[in-house]
Formats: sequence, structure tokens, C-alpha cells
Amino acid sequence: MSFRLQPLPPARLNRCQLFGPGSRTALFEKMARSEADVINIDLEDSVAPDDKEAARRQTIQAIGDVDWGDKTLSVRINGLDTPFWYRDVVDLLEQAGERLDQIMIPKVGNAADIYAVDALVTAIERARGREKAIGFEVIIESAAGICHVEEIAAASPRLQAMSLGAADFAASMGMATTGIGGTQEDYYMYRQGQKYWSDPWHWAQANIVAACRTHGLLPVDGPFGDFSDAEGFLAQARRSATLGMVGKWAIHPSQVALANQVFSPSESAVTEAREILAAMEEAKRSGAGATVYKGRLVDIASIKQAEVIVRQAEMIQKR
Ligand SMILES: CC(C)(COP(=O)(O)OP(=O)(O)OC[C@H]1O[C@@H](n2cnc3c(N)ncnc32)[C@H](O)[C@@H]1OP(=O)(O)O)[C@@H](O)C(=O)NCCC(=O)NCCSC(=O)C[C@H](O)C(=O)O
Ligand SMILES: [Mg+2]
Repeated sequence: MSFRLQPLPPARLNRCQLFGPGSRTALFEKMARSEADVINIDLEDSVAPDDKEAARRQTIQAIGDVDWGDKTLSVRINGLDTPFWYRDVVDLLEQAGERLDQIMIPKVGNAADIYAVDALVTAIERARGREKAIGFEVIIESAAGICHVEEIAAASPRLQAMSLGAADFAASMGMATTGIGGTQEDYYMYRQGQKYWSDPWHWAQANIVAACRTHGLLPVDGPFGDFSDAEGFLAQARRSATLGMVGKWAIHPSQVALANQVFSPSESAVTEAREILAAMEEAKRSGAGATVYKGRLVDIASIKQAEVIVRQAEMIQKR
């Protein structure tokens, strides 16, 4: 292990981030009543250019008016290549109350993008005497973003989470697909007359997880477009969880329970984790650094794995 310890990510639940357009006010109360841990009101791509101003105004109003409970409340601003983003930031920071937790910055390409938004946010926070520092979450959804993923993860102490945005990512990379996440028909190995499907999102996800874990951010899987395909969503989410991601977006309420199911540890996993911690305590007392649990080796690394599961279970219990 390097002498520099791996920082822990923010200690909060992020199993599901439910999105809704800032232009569809009728959805706000429904989003607030959902079981999602994070709410993302969108001012970016789900809002038509002519509706941007109204969506921004309605979003600011709803941040104060709606009871969001204990959810993390985040607003996705417009991209830095648009004329809308600075006004999103200024109005949100000047007019929305302290209930706003985060802003989500889309299509980030390098650390300077974060620096620019941070400078603006910091100036407004100081000028207005805002008490709570706004957190940032970012979307990696371009070739530049994935190339600079590590410097982006390190770019600001405001950063809490990083998501893969499969749709824009596929477009930026020139991928031959219009699917948003999930298995792609033509991405397969072929052997002896059989097709074996592989995962075209895997390498980008693994890079995001490594950057996030290095800098103490929450790695999150983005949207799965076909909300009528629950099995496809579950398979994608399970792969993401296996790689180390902590949650997934929902672009329709039907996906919330699916994400919560995958990213909550099962009762048996929690029991097993607690038993491993107890077995390792016992081993430590007798001066051993490793022991056998259910016929397999467990050691100091197993303690860290078990602690992640127990910490997650404790946060869920507290909700
Ligand atoms: C996808 C939708 C446009 C579908 O809306 P709708 O046709 O109204 O769906 P249903 O009729 O099936 O809705 C059933 C009930 O659920 C409520 N509903 C719908 N959507 C939501 C929601 N997001 N949150 C809460 N509740 C919702 C309906 O009102 C119905 O309620 P009731 O009548 O009382 O039964 C819509 O779901 C939608 O707009 N989704 C979010 C789209 C969005 O925000 N997209 C942006 C994120 S994805 C992205 O940007 C890509 C990414 O950046 C990348 O590059 O990968
Ligand atoms: Mg996008």
C-alpha cells in the first residue's frame, strides 16, 4: 500500500439517482416521494432550449417548496459549451435556498471545467454568505472526459460523485450504437458457432471506479434507456456493482426499486460480512493475520471488504 491512504467516499446512500426534467413540474412531488436516495432535477438535455428559463425558475421554486425529506438534492446544469450554464449556476446559488445539496456538471472534459464552475460557485457563496458549501457531481460522457478522468476526480474538494453517461459517451466515442447502456447486439466474441456477448461499457466504468476510489468519490452508473426492460437494467446494474459502483440512475420510476435492490447488500451478505469481521477479530487475538472462514481464506483485505458492506447496511438501517 502506498503511504498515501485511500480516502473514504462521502458517507451517504447513493443507490439510485432519480432524474426528472425541470420543465415537468408535475413530477417533482412524485420524485420527492420516491425511494431514490438522490434526486436529480435536470436543466440540461431533457429540457428543450425554449423551456430552459422556465425550467430553471420552476426548479428554484421547487427546491424551496417541495419536501425532499432526507434525500440528496441535485440539479444538473447545462454544459459549459452552452450559453445557459453560468445563469444556471448564478440563479441556483443566489436564489435557491440552502436545501440544494449539489450541482451536477455534465460533459466535463478536464479539470479546468471543474475549476471554472468552482470559481463561480465559490464567489457567489462568499458574496451571499451561503452557509452550506454546494457539492459537485460530474458526468463522464465524452472521449475527453474519460481520457482525463483522474485529473477530473482530483479537481475540487467539492466533488462527491462521478457517473458514466452512456448515451453521450457513445456519441462522443463514435460507438456504433444508439442504445443507452446494457448489452449491445454486435459486441460479441464468436467461437465454434456461438456468440458470447461482452460489455462495451466495462473499460470506461473500471476507469471511473479507479479514479473515484483514488480520490474519495462515489462511482455511479448512469442511465439505462429501455425502461421497459427490467431484466436488462438488473443485469447492467449487477455488473456495475460487481465493478465497485455504488448506484445507478433511474430515468423512470420503475427503475428505482431495481437499483435499490441491486445496490443494497442482502441480509445474508451482511451476516457473512459481520461473521468475517468477528473471525478476523478472533484471529488477531491469537496473533494471526489470516484465518479460514467457511473453508476459504480471509485476511486483512477481507476486513476492508466486509466493512464496506456493514457500513452500507448501517446507512440503510438509519433511513
Ligand atoms: C421517460 C419519461 C419521459 C416517461 O414519462 P411518462 O410518459 O410520463 O411515463 P409513464 O406514463 O410511464 O409514467 C408513469 C407514472 O410515473 C410518473 N413519472 C414518470 N416519470 C417520472 C419521473 N422521472 N419521476 C417520478 N415520476 C415519474 C408519471 O407521472 C406517472 O405517474 P401517474 O400518472 O401518477 O401514475 C419520464 O419518465 C422522464 O421524463 N424521465 C426522465 C428523463 C430525464 O430526466 N432524462 C435525463 C437523464 S438521462 C440523460 O440525460 C442521458 C445522459 O446524460 C447520457 O448521456 O447518458
Ligand atoms: Mg448526457
